[in-house]
This record gives sequence, structure tokens and C-alpha cells, in this order.
Amino acid sequence: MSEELLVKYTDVVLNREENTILREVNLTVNRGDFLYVIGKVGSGKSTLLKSMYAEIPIESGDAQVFDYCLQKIKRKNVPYLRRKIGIVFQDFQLLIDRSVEKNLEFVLRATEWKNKSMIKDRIHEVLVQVGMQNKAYKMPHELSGGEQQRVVIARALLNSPPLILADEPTGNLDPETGSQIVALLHTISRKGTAVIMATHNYSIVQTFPGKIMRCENMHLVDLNQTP
Ligand SMILES: Nc1ncnc2c1ncn2[C@@H]1O[C@H](COP(=O)(O)OP(=O)(O)OP(=O)(O)O)[C@@H](O)[C@H]1O
Repeated sequence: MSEELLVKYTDVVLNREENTILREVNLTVNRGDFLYVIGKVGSGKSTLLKSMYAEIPIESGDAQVFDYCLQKIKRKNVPYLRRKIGIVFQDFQLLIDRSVEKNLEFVLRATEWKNKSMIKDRIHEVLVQVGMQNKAYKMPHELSGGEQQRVVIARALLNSPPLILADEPTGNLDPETGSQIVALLHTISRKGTAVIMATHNYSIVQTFPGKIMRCENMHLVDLNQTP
């Protein structure tokens, strides 16, 4: 795949257990794109995102993410695929027993960062990016929901991924704080990181521009092509 093209799905079918959730999925995502995946509860938004980091298998069709062919990816390569994808969920999933800084350090050490001063510098950089540089020593319970989500985004940025997948990142936040989080994701995408965000929050989709695709009737409908 070219440097610019990050995701290419061609006639992909995705199942959960025996049930087909999405079929004939055709999708391309380029560097710096901001793509919303909208649709009703249970329509397959999370299933689509999870397929991109090999959490859900490709039933048929061709699914390329970076240089990985997902229908053939070897188990040993999955961690390397995931290292290039920043993942942001609705429930923040920070480790509650350690500070912001230690949460971030944990991820870097798990992804083979060893040099102490490089670790410290990288943590500072990502916290600056999300406006949380003064909260490095806080415990997660000392932060608001919006602040916790900023830390989760900082965590997703640690390994400079070309792609961020955000599954309902505003789901647990009030509208104002949710808007700030989406604004932050937009800023990140303008610097070249593609962002795919699943949401049912239509007011956010209207406020912040992006490509829009909708899961409906087991299909992923490209709303950018309809007049
Ligand atoms: N672990 C699972 N095992 C089997 N079926 C599942 C599983 N998780 C989800 N499903 C089914 O897959 C379908 C799609 O679910 P998915 O979570 O992708 O939808 P969604 O659009 O992300 O919904 P939501 O807006 O609630 O997050 C649903 O019908 C759901 O019941």
C-alpha cells in the first residue's frame, strides 16, 4: 500500500459468532482523514473498528491495514499491527492504581521502550499535546472524565500511530467536554494521523467536519457520495 493509504477494505464480510453483522464493506482511509462511523445501537460500528486491529476476523473479502493483510495476518504480527493503531474507548480504561505518568510509562515499557530519559520526554510530549502536562502526577480518580479521556488520547499517541480508532470517545462525557475531546481529535488528524470515530452523537458530526459512513441494514453506506 502507498504511504498515504492506511486502510483499504474491499467487499469485506464481518461476522459475530455465526451472524453476519456487515457485508460488502468497501472503505479507504488515507493519512490525515477524519472519518465518522455512525449508526444505530448494534449496527456494527464497534465490529468494524475491532476488525481493523484484528480483534474480529475477516470472514471474506480483502482487508488491508498498513501493509498487513488482515485475512492472513499471523498471530505473532498482531502486536505490531496494534502498535501502529491508537485505541480510544468510551470507558477510559486507565490503570486506577497508578498516576497518569505511570499509566503512560507502562505502555511504553510494554512496547519495548527502555531508555529512561526518552520515556520521560515522550510522556511529556504527549501530555503537552493533550494539554495535560501539569497533571502527570495525578491519580486517575483525581481527574474529571474529560481529563481522563485526554490521558487516554495521550496514551494512544505514545507510539506515534498513523491511525487512531475512537469508539464512542464522548459517550461518558457531558456535551461541552465531549466537543473538546472531538476538537482535540481533529487537531491530531490535521497533523497527519488518521482518526476513525464511531459515534451516535449527531450534533458532534454536524459541528466538526469529516467524512461520514453509516452502518445500516448490514452495510456500510458512504454518505459522502449522496447529494
Ligand atoms: N461478543 C459478541 N458476540 C456475539 N455477538 C456480538 C458480540 N458483540 C456484539 N455482538 C453483536 O454484533 C452486533 C453489532 O454490535 P456492535 O457492538 O458492533 O454494534 P455498535 O454499532 O457498535 O453498537 P453500539 O452503538 O451499541 O456500540 C450486535 O447485533 C451485537 O449484538
